Amino acid sequence: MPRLNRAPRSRILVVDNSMFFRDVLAETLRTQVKALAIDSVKSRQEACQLLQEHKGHYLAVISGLMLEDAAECEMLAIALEEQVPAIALTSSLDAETRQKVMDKDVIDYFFKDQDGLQDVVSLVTRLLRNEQHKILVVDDSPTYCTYLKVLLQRQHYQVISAFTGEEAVDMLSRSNDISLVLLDYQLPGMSGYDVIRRIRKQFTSAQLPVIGVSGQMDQQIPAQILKCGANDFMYKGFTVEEFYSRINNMMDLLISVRELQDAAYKDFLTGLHNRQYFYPHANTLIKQSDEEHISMGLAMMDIDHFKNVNDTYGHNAGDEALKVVADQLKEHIRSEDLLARLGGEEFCVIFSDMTPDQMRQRLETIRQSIENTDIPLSEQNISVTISMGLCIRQSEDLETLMENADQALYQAKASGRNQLVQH
Ligand SMILES: Nc1nc2c(ncn2[C@@H]2O[C@H](COP(=O)(O)OP(=O)(O)OP(=O)(O)O)[C@@H](O)[C@H]2O)c(=O)[nH]1
Repeated sequence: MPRLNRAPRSRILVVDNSMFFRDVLAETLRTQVKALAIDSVKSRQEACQLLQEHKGHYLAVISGLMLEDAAECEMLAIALEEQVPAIALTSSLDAETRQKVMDKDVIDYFFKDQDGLQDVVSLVTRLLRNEQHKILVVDDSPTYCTYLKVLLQRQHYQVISAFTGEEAVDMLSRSNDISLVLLDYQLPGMSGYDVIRRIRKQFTSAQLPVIGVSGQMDQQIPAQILKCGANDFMYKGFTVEEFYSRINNMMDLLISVRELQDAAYKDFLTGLHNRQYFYPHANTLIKQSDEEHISMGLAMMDIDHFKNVNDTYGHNAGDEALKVVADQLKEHIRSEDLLARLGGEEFCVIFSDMTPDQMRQRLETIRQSIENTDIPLSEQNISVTISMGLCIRQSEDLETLMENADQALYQAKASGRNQLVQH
């Protein structure tokens, strides 16, 4: 997931002349979106003061259409001028008012009722989430790219653009943090169809969704784009509401798939990868190590006398110990190495591109840090130790590597525990 390179926007400004509605909305946001500070005021004047005071820190302004000291929809326009996305609140919405609201480039509008409240909370949660996602816009028209970029940035997405298919394919091959591609099918050089086919060789539709876009109202185009592997399609004449709905629906789907994958591949207690994740990825690393002549080592690690921890302090204390050990492992093992809890109190790590000395030093640091870390229990603090068996790979397959590391671990246990033995 891409890292933010700026401070996250951490405030929401609610502006409405109904104190009751304002309070209910502010309280709902405070309890359901804990990461945000909520400011709630009744007038344009107070809102403007806060916008200046916390310039650059508002994620959105949520405003009623009518305020005592402002013309209809004026607060929405002010938010836009301040480059803060605006969300409109209304009691009723006829076609004329809807148009006035949409003309202020709001990101959405909601009714002032129970459903509306929940919809606002969902949108705010989504805006926070969007900051973590990067969208690639591919279109040969710089004007159109800029238009899409502005719409997406208003929803706090990170946006990058490419003007040709070749450029898009190159960007995708170099970065692994793009969440969605918006692709014009008509491009100079490599066509949109070819771009989608290339993308699908590298990513499944669940890994990297593509929304095809066309300026031509030809009915054949959507079918062809979808058949090539795009997840969705829209004509360029879309309304802003349609655009946001399609993008957000696709992102919701992507995130649900990622959450399911995470749940399937992560150990619930420690947050480390589990066996299901470990084995295929370990085999990939071995293949890569052979092809690219990268050094590799595998270590099995096992908490000492763990049964005693459970028997003496209880199963919950045992769980706490597992979490503390896992946290130490996470802290000292690089993200490019493969770390997993294989089951019970047994962990495994595969180091790549490190010398045997560096692997031993890293494991020794982990051993010492675990020995010296307190596990806070309700009555007292305890600590545990860990034994380790390391096998530096020559040409062994995964099974043999693990057996060798296990034998070394067995020796570490037999020689008094709390130590590292190399096979
Ligand atoms: N609390 C807790 N205990 C677990 C979990 N998974 C396995 N265990 C316990 O881990 C203990 C493992 O004990 P043993 O395999 O006998 O080994 P040990 O006591 O660590 O002894 P040595 O490995 O020889 O140092 C058993 O008591 C299991 O019940 C878990 O998720 N939580």
